[in-house]
Amino acid sequence: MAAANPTIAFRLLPVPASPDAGAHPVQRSLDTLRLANPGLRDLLLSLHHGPGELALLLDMFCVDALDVAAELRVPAYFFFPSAASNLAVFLNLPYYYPTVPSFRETAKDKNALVRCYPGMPPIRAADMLHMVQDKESDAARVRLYQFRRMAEGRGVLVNSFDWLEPAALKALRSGACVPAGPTPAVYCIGPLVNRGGSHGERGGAAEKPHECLAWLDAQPRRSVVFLCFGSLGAFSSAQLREIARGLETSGHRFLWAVRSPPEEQSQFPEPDLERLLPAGFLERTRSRGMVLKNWAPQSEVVQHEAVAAFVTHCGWNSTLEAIMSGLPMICWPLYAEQSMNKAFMVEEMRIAVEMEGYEEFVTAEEVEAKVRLVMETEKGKMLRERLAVAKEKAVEAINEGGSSEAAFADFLRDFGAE
Ligand SMILES: O=c1ccn([C@@H]2O[C@H](COP(=O)(O)OP(=O)(O)O[C@H]3O[C@H](CO)[C@@H](O)[C@H](O)[C@H]3O)[C@@H](O)[C@H]2O)c(=O)[nH]1
Repeated sequence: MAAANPTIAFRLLPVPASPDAGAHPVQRSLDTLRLANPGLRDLLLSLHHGPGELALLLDMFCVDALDVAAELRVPAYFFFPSAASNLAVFLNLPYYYPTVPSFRETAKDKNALVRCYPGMPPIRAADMLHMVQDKESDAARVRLYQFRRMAEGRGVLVNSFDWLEPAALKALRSGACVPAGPTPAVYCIGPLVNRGGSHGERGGAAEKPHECLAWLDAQPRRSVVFLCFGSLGAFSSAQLREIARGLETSGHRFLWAVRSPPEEQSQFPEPDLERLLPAGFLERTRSRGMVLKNWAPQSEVVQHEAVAAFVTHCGWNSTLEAIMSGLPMICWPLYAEQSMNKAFMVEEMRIAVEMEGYEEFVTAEEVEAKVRLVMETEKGKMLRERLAVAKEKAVEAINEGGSSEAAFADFLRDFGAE
């Protein structure tokens, strides 16, 4: 990485081991990162700089580095790698939380709704970030601490673009999310996505294009459904068989990245497809389907003209990659903030439909129905048209004079680099 980016210097800060090995993992991350503060302080002091030449851009788990920034009077910003809508929810949560019972209680009623942030229609309680659903939990306490501190930053750079999330940005920029204020400045500078080659296996850039790209070259334009579930997404063997049946009965072409079920991963890091998928499935679908083990060269696949739809876990990078390719999505959220992303993608951004049953078990009939909906129906056509507009707006945003380019220039001006 350092070799590919000669203008970037990487310095590793000494980090002592976290003091409380029994604490919640997020608490441990925050504690450990706080222990890096003296090293960060020394590093910043060693950098000889004039006014406006130095700023801290922090990962959202490095909230306690704000103390070093305050002491040395260095402006501190956060980079937020998910949707602005989630930022609005998170910054507002410390204020909203005391006024409601825990979401877990509310979510016992499947249809219960909770407000996300001021001015926004409610979403299902069950779709809220799982870690904060139980108010009394250690996880919720540490996340609330983190969100409260994030609001102390001077600004937040968000990997999104203005056109996509007007309601959240209005709420954030009006100050409604952090009523005790001030709200940090919000700069939407995205989509920042990998548009280059990523072929080969995860972690290594092989010279030769991945075999699935040659396979895609041989498929008709806009005919293939792509299924891929991020860095970690994995299903039970029963769910894998159900997906396979749904794909088979849909009759559509598909490219599917499959992992071993979670409980098998240490024993079988490479999935045994013959055993996991229905008997004869691979043979029967050979002419119109391809199953990959573990990893797909996703950034290239989504840009390929043979691909027509994307079944995704709603990781934000995957979502942005799909938008940049004008690709309609079928949401199958799995963990983290993905079900919140799903809610915003379906209801607010209108760039996706949802796979019903994703919280527990999705039937083959549902897989077939959603694939057909996107590939064959008027609703699918409208979704495709919406994505064509979203792609155009995303490209416009990062091009010269676009909103994201302007936001980045504003950020540089704000801390005095320009
Ligand atoms: O087979 C694969 C799987 C993934 N990818 C790439 O890996 C990235 C995956 O990123 P993302 O879609 O954001 O998923 P996660 O890795 O699961 O991301 C974590 O980080 C995201 C950003 O904060 C959150 O939105 C997610 O919920 C969280 O799980 C993307 O660039 C994909 O193109 C591949 O190239 N091939």
